[in-house]
Amino acid sequence: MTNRKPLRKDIARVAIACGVRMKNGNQLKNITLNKMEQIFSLIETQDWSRISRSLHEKGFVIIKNLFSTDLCEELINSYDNDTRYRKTILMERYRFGLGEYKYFKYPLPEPILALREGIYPKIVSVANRWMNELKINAAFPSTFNEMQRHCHEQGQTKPTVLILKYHEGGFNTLHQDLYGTVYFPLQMVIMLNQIGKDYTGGEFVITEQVPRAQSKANVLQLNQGDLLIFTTNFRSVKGVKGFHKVNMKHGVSPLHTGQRYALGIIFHDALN
Ligand SMILES: O=C(O)CCC(=O)C(=O)O
Ligand SMILES: [Fe+2]
Repeated sequence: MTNRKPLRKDIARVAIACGVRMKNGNQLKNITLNKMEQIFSLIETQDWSRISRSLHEKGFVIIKNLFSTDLCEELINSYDNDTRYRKTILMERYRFGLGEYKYFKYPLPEPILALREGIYPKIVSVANRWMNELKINAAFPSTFNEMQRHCHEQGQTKPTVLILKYHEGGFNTLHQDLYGTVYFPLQMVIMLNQIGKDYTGGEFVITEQVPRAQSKANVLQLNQGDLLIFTTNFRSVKGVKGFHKVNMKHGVSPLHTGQRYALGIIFHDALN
């Protein structure tokens, strides 16, 4: 790895390698290079074989420090700018927990777009391996844009990227984020503020339902800017009689103090 500043053509190459659709063919006009550039280079510098191994072994992995403090703060500061969002959900109303979240409208802010389009091709092989091992008749395409086209063909056209806000006592019950028959089995969360400073409690919880046994809980403390990639609904595990499906759910434990903000990035779109 070199420390030189990436050139425009390098960014184009990295973006294309990440499967990103460029505006005006391959021209980078109209794109805020700085934000896209940072995210694409960060994606490229990650150890994707370690990440894939962890997804296979545990169903989740943390990538530290992916978003800068400035970017996290910009997203938090835009929480009240309702022109960005298509829908607000009060979690208690649906008994999803206690807190609020907002679904973004298309077009997504560029750093989120870069993350969704840039990370998908890096992890699609994990999803496809699970489908093969579990003999599920599904094969995910190699780029995010093809996956999105598939969602749209099935009537799943609404963006599922969301920003969540919890106050003291807030929590998110264990769930799986499925929004229609088309789903991608991995999703991501970025923590936008700092545990231990901005809030206490509010840990991210992922449970794993071990067949014919009790569930196992993984409790994760993410720092501001950390990205968590995790399975949406299950992972494949090798047992004595071959591979079997292990169901997984995620949620957030109650906050003891403060306010917690997170950004949720789901790859499939929703019916409504
Ligand atoms: O607030 C969180 O960390 C969890 C959010 C969540 O459930 C999601 O993004 O799917
Ligand atoms: Fe969720």
